[in-house]
Amino acid sequence: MRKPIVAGNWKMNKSLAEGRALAAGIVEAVASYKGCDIVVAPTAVSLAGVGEVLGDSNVRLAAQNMHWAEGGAYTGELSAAMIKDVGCSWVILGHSERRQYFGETDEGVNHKALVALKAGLTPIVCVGETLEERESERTLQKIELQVRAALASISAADASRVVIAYEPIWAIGTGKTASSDQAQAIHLEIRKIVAEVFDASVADAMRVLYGGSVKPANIAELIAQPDVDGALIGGASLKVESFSEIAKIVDEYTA
Ligand SMILES: O=C(CO)COP(=O)(O)O
Repeated sequence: MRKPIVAGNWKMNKSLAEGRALAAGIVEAVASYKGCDIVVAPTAVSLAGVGEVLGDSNVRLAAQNMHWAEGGAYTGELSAAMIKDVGCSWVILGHSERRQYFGETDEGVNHKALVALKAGLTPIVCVGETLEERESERTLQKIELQVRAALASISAADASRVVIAYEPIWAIGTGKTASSDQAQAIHLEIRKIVAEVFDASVADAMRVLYGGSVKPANIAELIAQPDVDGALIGGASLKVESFSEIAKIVDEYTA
């Protein structure tokens, strides 16, 4: 059985002090949960400080992005070794906000995923369609393109360590969640694509998260879907209560 994941993407929120306080609250609230992987992704400048608070708890540290190069003249960027050095074991790649505002491409996301895997990091690769793409029935086309591109040149042995997050762009920060049926349908398609690229066993092992206005009120229905293996959470990850409540529901579901 796939171990579910509850991951919080803090985006560009929280000062160092606020992030450390949030992390401390989460560590305390989720200490007894063993059924799911719990991950938080603070801003780059708070990684080391939040990592210190997480210590050897059951909450893991993720970066929101990284660069594919080992080092050198890439102003403003961080390498895989650098994020590992401050305690990250996970990294979010290709979030739609990075694709939309910072020009990230499918090829770049693939390059980063290959480097992250080589460094021993767990990449969470984000894919998702715009409202316009959904309305013009191009959702599957878009998802297939993004998933195939993200997985290019990845070995079958490494592939099951990749996590895919399906985040419909129209559901991010809008309060509009994809219905659990809509999410399940796309997650199943993602698994079919993974089976085509690799094989059924990789598809069966790969964890596929849903993201987009996930809250304590809708997580139970989402996690009950057979192909939804957890959530990547934005807004609701910024408060101890809502994030730990989501983790509790997922943890209880797996018990
Ligand atoms: O983008 C997201 C997580 O990466 C989702 O954000 P919200 O949960 O705020 O909709």
